[in-house]
Amino acid sequence: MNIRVFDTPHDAGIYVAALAEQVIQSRPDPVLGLATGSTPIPFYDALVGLHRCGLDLSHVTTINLDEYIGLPPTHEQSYAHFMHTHLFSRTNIRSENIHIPNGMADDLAAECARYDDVIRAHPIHLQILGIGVNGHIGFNEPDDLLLSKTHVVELRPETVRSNARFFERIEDVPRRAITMGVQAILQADQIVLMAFGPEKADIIARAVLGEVRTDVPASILQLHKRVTVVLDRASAQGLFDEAGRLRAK
Ligand SMILES: N[C@@H]1[C@@H](O)[C@H](O)[C@@H](COP(=O)(O)O)O[C@@H]1O
Repeated sequence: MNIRVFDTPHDAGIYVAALAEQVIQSRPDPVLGLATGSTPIPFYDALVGLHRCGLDLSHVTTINLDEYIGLPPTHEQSYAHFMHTHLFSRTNIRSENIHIPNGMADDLAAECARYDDVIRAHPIHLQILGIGVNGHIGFNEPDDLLLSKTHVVELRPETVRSNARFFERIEDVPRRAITMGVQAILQADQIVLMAFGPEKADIIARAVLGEVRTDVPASILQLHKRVTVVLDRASAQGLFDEAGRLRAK
């Protein structure tokens, strides 16, 4: 794993946007795997900045990791709404090239199968990931098993608590979500895992330096050949030894 530690999330976002720009400019059919949460916002802002300076995104396909079940795209906390607010409405990404799981589908099993077809048709060149405080990637929660395909997941109590900051009341946080499985994530050509702030320091150390374990889902990224972990100093704390050297393998 490559580790990059920045002074600020803003600086980190510019770095990740430059990685995305390389992919976008070097391919006729670039596919970006995208994440939600507060962490990737500086990346989206920087990508929008590049677009305003002339970077064309009309040929980019986007595939989002996950969506809450039961929130319509018009709901402010739906991931569809998040993506439109932070990226899609601010660039020339075409609506027909945008893919997000439909958390309102009547037949959720069919929706998961449909989403796997979308992923199969559009292999991901660059996958952006955040990390939950419990190590989840997308909504692949810590468990005895990690599921390879897109699936419906019951959110863990710590995830509901952590995501409650975006809702008025904790009771309003959906308890279920659709998430891409770990196979699609690991099949991406390149992965960028982003994390900022001291509350992510412990889980980053376990994901990067610890054993590969299904109860730390992000640790499975150690098995991928081309992962860059993009941190700020606070989230990187656990990766340094007493002499201030990166302990990372
Ligand atoms: N499903 C998303 C994850 O993809 C994201 O990584 C996580 C962390 O969020 P934040 O970046 O706000 O800490 O939040 C949600 O649970």
